[in-house]
Amino acid sequence: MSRSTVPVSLAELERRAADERSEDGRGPDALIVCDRLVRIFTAGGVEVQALQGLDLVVRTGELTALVGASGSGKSTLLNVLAGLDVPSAGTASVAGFDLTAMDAAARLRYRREVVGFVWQQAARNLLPFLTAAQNVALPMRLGGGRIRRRQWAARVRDLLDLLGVGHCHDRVPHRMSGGEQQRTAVAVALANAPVLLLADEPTGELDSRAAEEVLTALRTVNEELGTTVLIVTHDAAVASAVRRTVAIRDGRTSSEVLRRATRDGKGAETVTTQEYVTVDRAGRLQLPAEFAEKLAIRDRARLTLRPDHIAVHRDDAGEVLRESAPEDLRGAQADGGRDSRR
Ligand SMILES: Nc1ncnc2c1ncn2[C@@H]1O[C@H](COP(=O)(O)OP(=O)(O)OP(=O)(O)O)[C@@H](O)[C@H]1O
Repeated sequence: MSRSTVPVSLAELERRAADERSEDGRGPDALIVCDRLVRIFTAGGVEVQALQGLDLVVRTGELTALVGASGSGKSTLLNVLAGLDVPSAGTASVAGFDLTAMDAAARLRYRREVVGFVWQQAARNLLPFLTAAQNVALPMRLGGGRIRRRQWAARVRDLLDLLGVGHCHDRVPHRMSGGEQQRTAVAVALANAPVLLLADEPTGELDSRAAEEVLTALRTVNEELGTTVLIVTHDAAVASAVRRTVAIRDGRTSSEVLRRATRDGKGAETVTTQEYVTVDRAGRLQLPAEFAEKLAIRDRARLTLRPDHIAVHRDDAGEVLRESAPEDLRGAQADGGRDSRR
């Protein structure tokens, strides 16, 4: 069997990859761009690195779930993206707003106009003494004229209808179910037509039926209004119902799952699921632990470039040098190892 080798060095490939991942390489549709984001908390003289160089790009119009173990940094990231917290290092921007360099006025404008937020606790999202309609109208009143006054009432009604809670228009929160409260909270978050909706465990306190309704509401917002939606969740049903699920581990993005729907000639839909590791701007990727363990890959790996993929091999240089005759070694190099063995 003949295998093709491409006559370029690994250093040259690294240089070309770095060029391609330059600033422009993000593309104009990149809404959220986080580069090597770091957030360090100091509590009682002890430092906690909640984010440890996190990279993330989310494109306009995506519906993405963010998953990860407790303490992995999901809420910290969401707070930074919401403009509620400031990173210690690295860069983060949303819709061109630099989240590391906004003054107080710009931060307020960003929180009112660019981003909407839904918390897990319904009580945190709604004022208890206002009706659903009054809760949704409140951000418009505070929004500095972004939505014209004469449009407020119609917009309130349209949002509540879109989210399936039009019947709650005149009800105060304690006369609504938990699911109705959360869907009203989504309407509140959308009042000033933000480009990005962030939701931190929006189904965390709901039974499975109410959770499904909230998820449907978030999908409707994404599909019908075109709002980019990022949901932090522990709920496997939520994570598997969106097209992109990004996993965070130890304050960094580690892997992601993409789901693609295709239709055959008769209109039947098939969803294919593919798991990816994240490649950061410097070209670093993390091998999944189970893959590395299976092949006993520890300190280093050998790469070979194929026409349509890169193969990662266990470091067998020591064994080859011990066991191979010079002719065998030359054979091994001709077999694809030349570029990466130094
Ligand atoms: N204000 C804070 N002060 C000190 N440490 C904090 C603070 N906020 C978060 N941390 C720490 O940062 C780390 C990440 O916390 P974060 O809340 O972002 O994780 P998470 O993935 O959202 O967890 P969970 O799923 O349990 O909500 C944790 O170790 C947490 O204890």
